[in-house]
Amino acid sequence: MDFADVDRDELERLKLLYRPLTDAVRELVDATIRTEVDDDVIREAHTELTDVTATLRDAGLSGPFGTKVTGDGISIAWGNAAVGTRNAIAPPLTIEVDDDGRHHSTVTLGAAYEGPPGLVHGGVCALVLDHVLGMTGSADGRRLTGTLTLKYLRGTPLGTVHAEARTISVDGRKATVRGTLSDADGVTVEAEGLFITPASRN
Ligand SMILES: CCCCCCCCCCCC(=O)SCCNC(=O)CCNC(=O)[C@H](O)C(C)(C)COP(=O)(O)OP(=O)(O)OC[C@H]1O[C@@H](n2cnc3c(N)ncnc32)[C@H](O)[C@@H]1OP(=O)(O)O
Repeated sequence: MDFADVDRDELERLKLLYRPLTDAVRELVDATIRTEVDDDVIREAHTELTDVTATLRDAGLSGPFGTKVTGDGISIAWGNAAVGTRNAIAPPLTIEVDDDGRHHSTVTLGAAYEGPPGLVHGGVCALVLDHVLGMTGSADGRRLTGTLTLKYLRGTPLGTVHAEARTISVDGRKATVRGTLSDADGVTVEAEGLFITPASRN
């Protein structure tokens, strides 16, 4: 698809088209982890899913989705591991921005994000914080993660979590950002990152 031909209305139509598919795949992942149906039902589901996947592959990109720009200049990253509209692996995060620059996101992390029993995988905590801190540090232009330091204070229970971040300082291409991941009982992970605008585009 040539996204240069896509305007806002068409973009909304496409989101409404793809979101239910992605949500269904996300549900499928959860069901695959938690199902206790009989062996023959598993085999039947496998056959049906293989057929569905083949159908979707009838036409497709030769590589990852990347970032596309619509005719209206809107950047979309539908394959992004944290926020991608078409990525069932993405939780997905929705990030809100306050007037004072605080970025925050509340998201439910279910069985697919488990590390230690009942707890969110440490790498998933890092994914969430990297993205929320990265967006915060990119508020005045695109920056990539140079260094991300995490302090895991206690396990993060699976369920609803809240991430938030603020930019502490900006020094030219470099922005220092701090943030936290929390559950209902308080902070579980503290994060600090240095986000850098690449000298050359990468
Ligand atoms: C609106 C848009 C929304 C966009 C929204 C985007 C949200 C993104 C959220 C997700 C973010 C990601 O996951 S990003 C993906 C993970 N990160 C990456 O893949 C980045 C891989 N690394 C690189 O591309 C590069 O190494 C960079 C960009 C980090 C730095 O390369 P560079 O630009 O050539 O840096 P260079 O000139 O050598 O150094 C510049 C200054 O930074 C320092 N420096 C260089 N690298 C590092 C480093 N890793 N950690 C600390 N400091 C570093 C140097 O000492 C120097 O300090 P001084 O001498 O000036 O004092």
